[in-house]
Amino acid sequence: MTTALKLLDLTAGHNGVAAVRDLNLHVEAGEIVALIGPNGAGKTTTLDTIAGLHRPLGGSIEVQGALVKSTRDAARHALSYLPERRGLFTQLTVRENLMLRAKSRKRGDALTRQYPVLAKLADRQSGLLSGGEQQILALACALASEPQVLLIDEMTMGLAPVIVSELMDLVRSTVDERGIAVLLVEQHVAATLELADRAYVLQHGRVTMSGTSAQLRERIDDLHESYVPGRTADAS
Ligand SMILES: Nc1ncnc2c1ncn2[C@@H]1O[C@H](COP(=O)(O)OP(=O)(O)OP(=O)(O)O)[C@@H](O)[C@H]1O
Repeated sequence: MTTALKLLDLTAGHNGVAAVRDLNLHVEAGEIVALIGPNGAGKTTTLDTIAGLHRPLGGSIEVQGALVKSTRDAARHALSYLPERRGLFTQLTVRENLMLRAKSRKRGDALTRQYPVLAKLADRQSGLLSGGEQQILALACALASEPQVLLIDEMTMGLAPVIVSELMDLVRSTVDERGIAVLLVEQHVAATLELADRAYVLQHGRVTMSGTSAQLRERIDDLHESYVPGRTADAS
């Protein structure tokens, strides 16, 4: 089976300065993989670069076995990105936001009905939704283009625990139903390791630990140490 997303020695950064160095990472279809690590570790830079917002400084990105070089590459169309700043058109209604991202108008209506929370709010301006409702809409919009690889940045930031678990359930059920690959960045380490199948710990732009969520939960003390500035966990 072809790997859904593969980073090979990816170096990425801003204005020619590397924030992430020689990153090797893969996500298989049907898998949720988390990128965790302290502030400034390079997590968002990695997602932005995969999504084509920055040109890699080195290395390569493969989607479904195809090398992605420019934003116009067909392989990039298999990707969808849910950025930290939700990316909604706040003046438009819930339905209009979904229809804009859906492959067809008909599909947009069907999508609205697919999410019970959103169906009730279909005609409401999305800027008037609560933070949690906006995030569910943003996730639904990211899925509306029927991606094979979904990138999610800080989906649960600032949200109540009940919404966090609703969003995480939605990601898991979508992955199980559609077999898409998800790479997500999260701050809630324990909750993330419950959701993800595997995780990579990024610190100062390099992977310092990686493994299945079960393996990383067993090393939770090392993991917490890696969040303390100036300390580096052993690579594995
Ligand atoms: N637009 C930018 N221009 C210059 N440097 C940037 C820019 N955005 C981020 N950086 C720097 O790149 C490094 C990695 O930042 P990045 O946002 O990727 O980290 P992060 O792991 O996502 O952090 P956080 O958890 O705080 O969001 C940091 O040193 C940051 O200051």
